[in-house]
Amino acid sequence: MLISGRKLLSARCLHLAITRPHKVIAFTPPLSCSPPKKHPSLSPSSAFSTRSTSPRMTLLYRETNGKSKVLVFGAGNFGSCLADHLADSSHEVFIWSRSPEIVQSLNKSHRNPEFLKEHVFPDNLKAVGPDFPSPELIQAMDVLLFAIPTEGVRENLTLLRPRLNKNKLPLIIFVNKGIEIGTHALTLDIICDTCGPDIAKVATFISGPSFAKEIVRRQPTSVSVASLSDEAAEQASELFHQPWFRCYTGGDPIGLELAGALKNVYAIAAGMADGLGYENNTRAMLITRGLAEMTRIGTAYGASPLTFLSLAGVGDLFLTCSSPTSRNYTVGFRLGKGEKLDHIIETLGSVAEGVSTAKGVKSIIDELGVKASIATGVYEVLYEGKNVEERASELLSTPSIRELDLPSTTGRPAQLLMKKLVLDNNC
Ligand SMILES: NC(=O)C1=CN([C@@H]2O[C@H](COP(=O)(O)OP(=O)(O)OC[C@H]3O[C@@H](n4cnc5c(N)ncnc54)[C@H](O)[C@@H]3O)[C@@H](O)[C@H]2O)C=CC1
Ligand SMILES: O=C(CO)COP(=O)(O)O
Repeated sequence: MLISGRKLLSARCLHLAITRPHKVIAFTPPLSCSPPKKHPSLSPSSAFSTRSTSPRMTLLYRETNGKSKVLVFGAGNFGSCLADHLADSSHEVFIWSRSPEIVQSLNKSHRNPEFLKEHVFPDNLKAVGPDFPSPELIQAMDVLLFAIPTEGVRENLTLLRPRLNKNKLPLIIFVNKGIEIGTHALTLDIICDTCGPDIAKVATFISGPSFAKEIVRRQPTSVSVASLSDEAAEQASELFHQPWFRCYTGGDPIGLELAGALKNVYAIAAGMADGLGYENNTRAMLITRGLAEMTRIGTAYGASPLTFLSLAGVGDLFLTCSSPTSRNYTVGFRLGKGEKLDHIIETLGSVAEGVSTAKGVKSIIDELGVKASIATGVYEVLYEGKNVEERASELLSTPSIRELDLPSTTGRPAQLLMKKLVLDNNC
């Protein structure tokens, strides 16, 4: 049993102890008037071990005495915050940025000059770049974590593929929440196209209510972790799980991805409503009807309806629809206040994936023949120049319908994707 070196149950701090089969980790939340607390003495998540995932596929990890070597791609808000979290959990963490200024600043002053500017990153976080990481560095890693917007995933995986050692695959994790614009592809599909089905089958996805700026302040946060490989999901969960960053595993990466992408579109809708001056009842209506729509679209696609009740589903929907910390909510709010989309995007300073995702969602809705009036309304405001206020009035004037209905369609897109991965539907 390992117990944190920090004092348990001191009068000053509230402590939450989480018991796992072989260890107890003590959690000291940040004190309200102090700078963010680091937890250097906490034991890291348990070691990766070499395990087989299926008769056809073996994930190989190095035994590293509880420490994993992790390379994070993308030093924006979320990549930086997750690199911070993993480095603070005693893993050996590298972060790649295309920006020489960010690389230099992280290495010299442990600060990111563009994102999470107030935060001091741990000394054991090493930044690399601006060139794409070398095959040597990539092949020395146990884990590759992609924290770049969906539009950049294909390009980066294309660069990654020839640099991987097929005989020693790392755990590959994705945290982006979006749908690719031109193809309407989920990331699972992009991985299959660029790296092949064997890598896609063990790719792992993390999603859930998790604002970067709260994670670096150790605000207790929980996420969903899903993969077609239970083992990969468990290993990713082991890597990240801490009392202030709790992980829940699942086996529906398609549902998890759709939930993460769709909630951004509804967050834009919720922001628009607030920007127009509507109040709490309206936001609750949008969140609930948005959840019904998300579940309908996801089920028609072939995801499990239950996934939309998860942290990645209603959890993240609730978070992003109700906070100005959300960039997607902010885009909607500013549209509701009458600002132009181009100007909002230019001045936002960070990605709002819901804007591009609204396009892909519209195509998916049309293809599946699913009724999704809120998502359609957001698309029309963003891309057809419809007036926000008029579109909201139109939505409010639609006739009453049955409250809950799941589509009877068969989930063809997911079936096609599974076929591409050469899996049957029981996988
Ligand atoms: N910020 C947050 O709280 C959360 C963000 N996410 C998701 O994580 C993903 C990344 O978001 P953030 O880090 O917040 O965005 P961000 O806008 O703060 O940073 C994005 C980073 O990716 C880099 N990037 C963009 N395109 C790239 C490309 N083609 N190749 C290499 N690097 C590229 C940018 O230079 C920047 O450093 C998004 O899909 C977002 O939805 C998920 C959970 C929470
Ligand atoms: O996904 C997020 C939190 O879970 C971040 O939301 P935004 O991208 O809208 O800021």
